[in-house]
Amino acid sequence: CPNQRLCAAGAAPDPAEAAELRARLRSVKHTVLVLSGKGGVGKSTFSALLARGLAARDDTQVALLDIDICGPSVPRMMGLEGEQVHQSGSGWSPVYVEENLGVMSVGFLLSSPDDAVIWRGPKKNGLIKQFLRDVDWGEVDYLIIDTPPGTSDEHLSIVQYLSAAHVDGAVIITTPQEVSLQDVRKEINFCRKVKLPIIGVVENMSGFICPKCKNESQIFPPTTGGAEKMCQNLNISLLGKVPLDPQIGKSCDKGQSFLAEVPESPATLSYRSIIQRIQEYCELQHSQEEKII
Ligand SMILES: Nc1ncnc2c1ncn2[C@@H]1O[C@H](COP(=O)(O)OP(=O)(O)OP(=O)(O)O)[C@@H](O)[C@H]1O
Ligand code: SF4
Repeated sequence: CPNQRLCAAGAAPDPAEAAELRARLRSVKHTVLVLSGKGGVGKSTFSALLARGLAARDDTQVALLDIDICGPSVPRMMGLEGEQVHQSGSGWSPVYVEENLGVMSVGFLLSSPDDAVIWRGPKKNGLIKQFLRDVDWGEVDYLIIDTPPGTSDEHLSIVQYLSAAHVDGAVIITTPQEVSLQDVRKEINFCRKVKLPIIGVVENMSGFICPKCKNESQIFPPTTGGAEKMCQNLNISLLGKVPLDPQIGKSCDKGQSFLAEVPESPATLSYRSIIQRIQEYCELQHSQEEKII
């Protein structure tokens, strides 16, 4: 049933709304949600670098949507702090980092980056719907959606609204500690309940490789086997492990691309391999769908 995901999310389909969203998102080839069980594990950093990594190819058009409504950090990470959203005849225009990389965030609607967004569920859900329905991305190859941590109202809303469109799946970010993995298991259950495919898990802050002697130290030693063991047990792909690298925070705080600034670091190499796996997953899905059609 085309409404399977919507029903699983416990929402009654509104055909007019679904048609509007479907029409808007028809120009998007692949949609990837970035989720995490806990806050602070590097989900927004991953979303920003995934978008930048995909957009490194000039022939790939990328959109990054930040629906972390209460803590939008994407504008700073993309070097777009202070930018405002512009309205055009065809909807809201994204803010462009490069010609082939557009961004939309609640941060662009605030008068100062220090403003607090204290909204209840319905208002947040309304804004998410508006972002999905009203932003004119144009033709894009990848829409990356950075979500808030956990499994809140916003997650249900986005799954509900996106049921009108095609979603390739979710990438779940964790750190190696059991406290983070515990919440990831909840996130995986959520995805399974709402029938959202899981592309795979990324273990971030996974050890530290000394820049001098290349020795690897476990800063957060995994007590239960880390993400690798969890993925084996739950039959989910581990897309890769990204080591701790202080330069990631420095580049993101300056709004620059860590991948371009430090191209040979172990963290960059790991990012590149993860991005390639996500691309391969999405392309495979697309080719399988084409065969069915
Ligand atoms: N591999 C890494 N090595 C070092 N620092 C990292 C790494 N990944 C992320 N960070 C840093 O960790 C901090 C938290 O990252 P980020 O804001 O992306 O987390 P988050 O999961 O999106 O948090 P929240 O959802 O609570 O906003 C940032 O300062 C970021 O620069
Ligand atoms: S890992 Fe080796 S080179 Fe790096 S700080 Fe420690 S002792 Fe020095």
